[in-house]
Amino acid sequence: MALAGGVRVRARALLRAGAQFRGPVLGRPEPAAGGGDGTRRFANLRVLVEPDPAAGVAVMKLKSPPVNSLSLEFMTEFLISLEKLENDKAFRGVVITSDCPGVFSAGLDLTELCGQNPAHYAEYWKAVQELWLRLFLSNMVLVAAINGVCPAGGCLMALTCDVRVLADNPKFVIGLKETQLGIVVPFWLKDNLVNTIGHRASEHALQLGLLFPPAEALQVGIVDQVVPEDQLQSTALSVMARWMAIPDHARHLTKAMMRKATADSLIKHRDADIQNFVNFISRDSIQKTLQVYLQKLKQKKG
Ligand SMILES: CCCCC/C=C/C(=O)SCCNC(=O)CCNC(=O)[C@H](O)C(C)(C)COP(=O)(O)OP(=O)(O)OC[C@H]1O[C@@H](n2cnc3c(N)ncnc32)[C@H](O)[C@@H]1OP(=O)(O)O
Repeated sequence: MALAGGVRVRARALLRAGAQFRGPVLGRPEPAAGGGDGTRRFANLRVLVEPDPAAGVAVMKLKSPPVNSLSLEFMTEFLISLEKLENDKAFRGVVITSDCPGVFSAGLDLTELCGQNPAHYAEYWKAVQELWLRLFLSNMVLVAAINGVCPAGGCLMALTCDVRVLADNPKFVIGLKETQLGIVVPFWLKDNLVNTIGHRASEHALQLGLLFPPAEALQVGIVDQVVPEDQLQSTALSVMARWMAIPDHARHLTKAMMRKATADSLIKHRDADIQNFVNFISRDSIQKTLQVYLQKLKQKKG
């Protein structure tokens, strides 16, 4: 699946503006600068990719400090990196994890949702849809190695993966907390959650905006494994090895079959979903709620 028009244009603009991969591009192996270890690390500004072509696996580290919020720039750079891996036959699996201590992703970037104009909201929501679709329909095996708090849009990214492994730290909660902020999850994210934990558990989780700590997250099934923090990366890689042992063609056709109806329901109603989001987010009451929330976050330290 190629990047959608708006995101592609933005990706080109970003690349023109200098968000180039700093290291060697995939398919042209060279030792990492200064490392001499034969790996092919590459990065744009906000995503670090550590490829292991011999294993067919790359680790994508989200590194958009302080909290990996899903800004337009972050999502665009993430999609560029993902597309590079998708287009390189050497790679069949990706582990997604965070380079920001204690935070997997804080979710949608609230500054993109506050005080902007309708055209901006439309562009932003299109990018969120694109991020979800590209991850959800990826041919590659995606394993989320969740090493930090994972609310709302962070959980959106994790839910698209084939497997979620969560580090066992009581601070590392995961879930769709949107109702707590007075906002409603889009239908396709609701469907993604229902497919993962079932209808009844989703009703509770979504209406109450629940954030699950590790033991509860495992019990409800929003994550597949909880492991000690120092074993997260090794567990994610061994889970990946198990999935990589399955013939790729059969596996990804099966994945596509399982996910098609859910993805199609968004693809068929993309424009209406954007319009719905723009109308919703532009409401004075929603703007006020989000602005107060963002202010509270900023004042936390003071
Ligand atoms: C309508 C359709 C909805 C679609 C579904 C998705 C919705 C969403 O994703 S809405 C966003 C939901 N996310 C959150 O509510 C998380 C908010 N953040 C936090 O709870 C915390 O920041 C944290 C637990 C993720 C991390 O805590 P901590 O390490 O203590 O860091 P700070 O709270 O001090 O934050 C540092 C810095 O980052 C700013 N920030 C935090 N989250 C966001 C965000 N989502 N968007 C933009 N900016 C964010 C925070 O304001 C601080 O900024 P400065 O004070 O300027 O440093």
